[in-house]
Amino acid sequence: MDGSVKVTGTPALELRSVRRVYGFGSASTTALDNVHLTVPSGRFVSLIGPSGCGKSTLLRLVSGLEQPDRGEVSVHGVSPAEACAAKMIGLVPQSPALLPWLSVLRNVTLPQKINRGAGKRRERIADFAERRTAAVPDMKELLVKAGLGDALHKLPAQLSGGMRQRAAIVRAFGLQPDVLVMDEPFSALDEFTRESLQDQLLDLWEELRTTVLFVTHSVSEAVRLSDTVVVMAPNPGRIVESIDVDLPRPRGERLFGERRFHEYEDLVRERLRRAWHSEAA
Ligand SMILES: Nc1ncnc2c1ncn2[C@@H]1O[C@H](COP(=O)(O)OP(=O)(O)OP(=O)(O)O)[C@@H](O)[C@H]1O
Repeated sequence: MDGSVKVTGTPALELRSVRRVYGFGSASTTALDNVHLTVPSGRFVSLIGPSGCGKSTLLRLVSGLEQPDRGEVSVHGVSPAEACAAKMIGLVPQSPALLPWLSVLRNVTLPQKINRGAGKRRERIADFAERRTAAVPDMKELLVKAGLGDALHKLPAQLSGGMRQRAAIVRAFGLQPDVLVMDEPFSALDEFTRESLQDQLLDLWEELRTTVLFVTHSVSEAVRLSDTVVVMAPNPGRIVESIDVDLPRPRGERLFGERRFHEYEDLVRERLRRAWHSEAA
C-alpha cells in the first residue's frame, strides 16, 4: 500500500520500495517490506501499529542509522547520511538524553553552538537554503514557552520526567532540523503530562513548521497531533493505510469533545484491528 500524500516540490522524506531484513534464512525477520512513504515538507506524520511492525526500523532508516536491503530512502532529495552530516535530522528518543552536569539552558544551547558548521553543508543541499531563512530561535524563549522558565538553571536531575522530555524537545527544535524524528517520546509519562506536552509540541511545531515523523502507540495522540496517521502491520512490516486527519488547527483541549475527532479515532482503531488480524492470519 502506498503512503503517499499530495506533494509539491521535493518531499521532506521519501521511501521507495524499502525492504529491511534482519538475520538469515529461516531465522530471518522481514522488518519492512515494500514500504512507500512520501512526506511533504512541514507535515506532522505519525506511525502507529502493533509491536514489531517496523516503526523503529523505519525511523532508523530515515535517521541514517541503518541502510535498507532494497529500495531507497531520501531526506529532502539527499541520502540520510548526507542529511545527518548537515544536521537536517533531529532525534527525540523515548527517554531524554540530557547531559547531567549541565543546566537546562546549557543543555539546549550547547548543541546549537557545536553544530554551527552544519549550516554550510545545509546550504549546499538543493532547495534547502531558500527555505532556511528563519532566524535561529531564542532558546531561552522556547524554554519559557515550554513551561521551563523557572528551570533554566536547574540540572536535569532536579527535574521531573516530563520536564526533562520538554527540555529534550526544545533542544531538538532549537537545532532547527529539517526533519524531527520522535520515537514514542511521551510513552513513559502520565496522561495529563502527556497531554500538556502534546500542547507544547504542537505550539513549537506550529511556530517552526519542522517536518515531524512521530511514533506512538496511542490512537488519540496520533489523531490529535498529526496531519497524516500511517497505520502499519507486522510479518512482514508494512504500511497498510495512510489516513489524512482533516481537523482544524490549533488542536487544543476542546478537540477531545468533538465528534469528528472521535470518528478519526474510531477509523484508526478499526484499521489497527485489521492490522492485528493480518498478523494472526
Ligand atoms: N537488530 C535487530 N536484529 C534482529 N531483529 C530485529 C532487530 N531490530 C528489529 N528486529 C525485528 O524487526 C521487527 C521490527 O522491529 P521494530 O523494532 O522496528 O518494530 P516496532 O514496530 O518499532 O516495535 P515496538 O512497537 O515494539 O517498538 C521485529 O520483529 C523485531 O524483532
